[in-house]
Amino acid sequence: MEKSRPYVILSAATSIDGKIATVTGDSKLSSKQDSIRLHNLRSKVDAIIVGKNTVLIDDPMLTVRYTRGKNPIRIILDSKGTISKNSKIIQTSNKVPTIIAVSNQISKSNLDKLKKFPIEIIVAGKNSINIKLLLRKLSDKKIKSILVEGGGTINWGFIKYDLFDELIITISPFLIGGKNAVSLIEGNGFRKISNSPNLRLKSIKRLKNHLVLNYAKV
Ligand SMILES: NC(=O)c1ccc[n+]([C@@H]2O[C@H](COP(=O)([O-])OP(=O)(O)OC[C@H]3O[C@@H](n4cnc5c(N)ncnc54)[C@H](O)[C@@H]3O)[C@@H](O)[C@H]2O)c1
Ligand SMILES: Nc1nc(=O)c(N)c(NC[C@H](O)[C@H](O)[C@H](O)COP(=O)(O)O)[nH]1
Repeated sequence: MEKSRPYVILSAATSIDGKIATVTGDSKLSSKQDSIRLHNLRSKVDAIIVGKNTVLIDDPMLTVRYTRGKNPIRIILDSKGTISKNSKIIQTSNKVPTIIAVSNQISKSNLDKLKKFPIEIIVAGKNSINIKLLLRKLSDKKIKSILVEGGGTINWGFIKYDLFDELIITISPFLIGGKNAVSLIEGNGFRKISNSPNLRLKSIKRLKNHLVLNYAKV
């Protein structure tokens, strides 16, 4: 692991066929028991990262609610700063530390809108977010561990540049299908199996009909 970046865990719940949401964006795949496990993990990391579409579609809180523990810093990758002021993330930014990562693509008016809220804005990248640069900036802020909670586009951003250490995937007992449903990893994907990072299966946990797989990079 490079010293210049925090420890990165990629986390998601998939259907048996590897989708993280249906074509309409319906994504509730975890059971209550699995959500408790997830919230426990949230309480152990310094920050959570999600992509702009996940905020738009799920309107998540990204807090620790199903167990006791501290809330991690919430970080949204939102190049143009288009997050809605009515989103739960913005509405609770006075209670839970929140960072919006933007790029140089952000307009002055969007930047001014964001500045009205008690959030930190980090500029990292020319067009989309330069994840490597962002991780370096987060490391400078003493953020040592990050849980990346999707979606598929963000996941590819981390995997493409080999910017992760662990993968925790819950396989949920559902079949989704559909070529336009969101997969665990979107983007262009690797052209050859040999391009894939090598992963070691660290543990398997069965939560009734859900399977939690924990892989680490070799
Ligand atoms: N089941 C699960 O575990 C799970 C987890 C998270 C999200 N989801 C689902 O996934 C769907 C959203 O996934 P998605 O792939 O459409 O979007 P996403 O949440 O990954 O957001 C992608 C967007 O982030 C922005 N972005 C900025 N910099 C980027 C960079 N360097 N790399 C990539 N993106 C960058 C871009 O605007 C891009 O379109 C939703 O339906 C959500 O419900 C499911
Ligand atoms: N592990 C996991 N299982 C799921 O079934 C699911 N939909 C997500 N999705 C991750 C994404 O980041 C979501 O938006 C938040 O899990 C919702 O977060 P809140 O409960 O609002 O805090 N993650």
